[in-house]
Amino acid sequence: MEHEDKSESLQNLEEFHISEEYGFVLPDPLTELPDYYAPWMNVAANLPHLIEGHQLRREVAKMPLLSTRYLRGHRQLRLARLALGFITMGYVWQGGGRQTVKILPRALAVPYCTISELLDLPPILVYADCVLANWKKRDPCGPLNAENLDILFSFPGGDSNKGFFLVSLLVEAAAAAGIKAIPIIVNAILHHGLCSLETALQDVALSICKMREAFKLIHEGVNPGAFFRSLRIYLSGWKDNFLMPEGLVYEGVWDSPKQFFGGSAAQSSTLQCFDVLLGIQHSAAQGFSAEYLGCMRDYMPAAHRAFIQTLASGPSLRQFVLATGDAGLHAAFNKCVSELAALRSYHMQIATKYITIPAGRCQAEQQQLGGCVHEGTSVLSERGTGGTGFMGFLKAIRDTTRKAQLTEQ
Ligand SMILES: C[C@@H](C(=O)Nc1ccc(Cl)cc1)[C@H]1[C@@H]2C[C@H](n3cnc4cc(F)c(F)cc43)C[C@@H]21
Repeated sequence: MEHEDKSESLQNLEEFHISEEYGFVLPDPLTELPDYYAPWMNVAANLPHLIEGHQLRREVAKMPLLSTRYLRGHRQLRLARLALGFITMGYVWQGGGRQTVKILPRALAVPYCTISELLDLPPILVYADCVLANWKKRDPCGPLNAENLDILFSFPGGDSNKGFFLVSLLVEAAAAAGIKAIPIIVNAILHHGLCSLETALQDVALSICKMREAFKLIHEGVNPGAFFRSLRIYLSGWKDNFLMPEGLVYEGVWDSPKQFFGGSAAQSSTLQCFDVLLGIQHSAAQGFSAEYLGCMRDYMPAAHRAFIQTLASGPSLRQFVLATGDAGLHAAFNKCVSELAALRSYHMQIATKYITIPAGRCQAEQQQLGGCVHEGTSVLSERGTGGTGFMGFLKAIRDTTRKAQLTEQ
């Protein structure tokens, strides 16, 4: 019965803030806040200009300490968090990682931590901010496609910002059809609906295939140099980062410095939820991948974290398919696994083009010229969208995915 109750609750995706059309993407994010918050929105909207003009520090010093009490509802909180998150990353990394700041001024730190507490998210920019809530349609009645989308905020790095965040968004949107099939799958297991289960698994496999199609848009949308030298720095965190060994002091909030991981694809609920559905467990054996993936769940919206946990505590799809001995189900399950492994292999190819190769060039420059501070500037070079560590992480989860194929009886 325990499984029954928990899994029944999966029937209503709405309660997990998951939409049938958009999956984990925040549908129709707000683009404006009450005028009272203009000091935040004006700085966030001009971040590249202020950073390149070395004016950000001065602008932040002028910023009044605003109250969060005039923020109404989930979408206003998400937009306020998005704006403060971009300003915070810009403020910490404005020197491109050369000279970092150790203290986040109270005018930023106090409201940012208050809002983060309300949303149960860490006070640092996460995937759910800069991908899931950082978009708008040009034509509100138009489709969710690259031509009709734009981002709300950017770092220095030009159009590659838009390419990187929107390609991630389109991959997440392609996952929606697969996520929508999950309650059907759980229901079919509980009621032995073998036919509906096979159809739902085919929907999941097709959705993962479409995610890989969407991912291919990154080649035209993102320049490797701009990503590696600029955007990647601004997504860096202050945990396990030799540039900020203590972390960051959140003035007016905590007396001691705090450490938080930088933005990473591992913060994508989609990336983690298909593993859980297919019973793919990343053991601690592959170094940090299992523990790191676990940590990253705390960097996801609470409702999405709850969905993944509820799914993980439900009946095992893998065991059910094995127990039926049904060849059609067996094939449909293995198709999902092979599509996920192919997506992970593709992710490795992208990381090679956008991280490993530019990092190699950077090191070569380092030998000739006066160093490129970017190498290893942050947890990104270990775990986030970063260097060799990140590649090892992706390879580990890809290899574990491959092993999850059901072998012939
Ligand atoms: C473009 C890339 C990126 O790293 N985006 C990013 C990173 C950090 C931040 Cl802060 C913002 C954006 C990657 C896209 C595809 C996304 N994806 C979602 N579900 C996945 C399942 C998989 F199996 C898989 F391989 C990739 C999967 C992850 C990001």
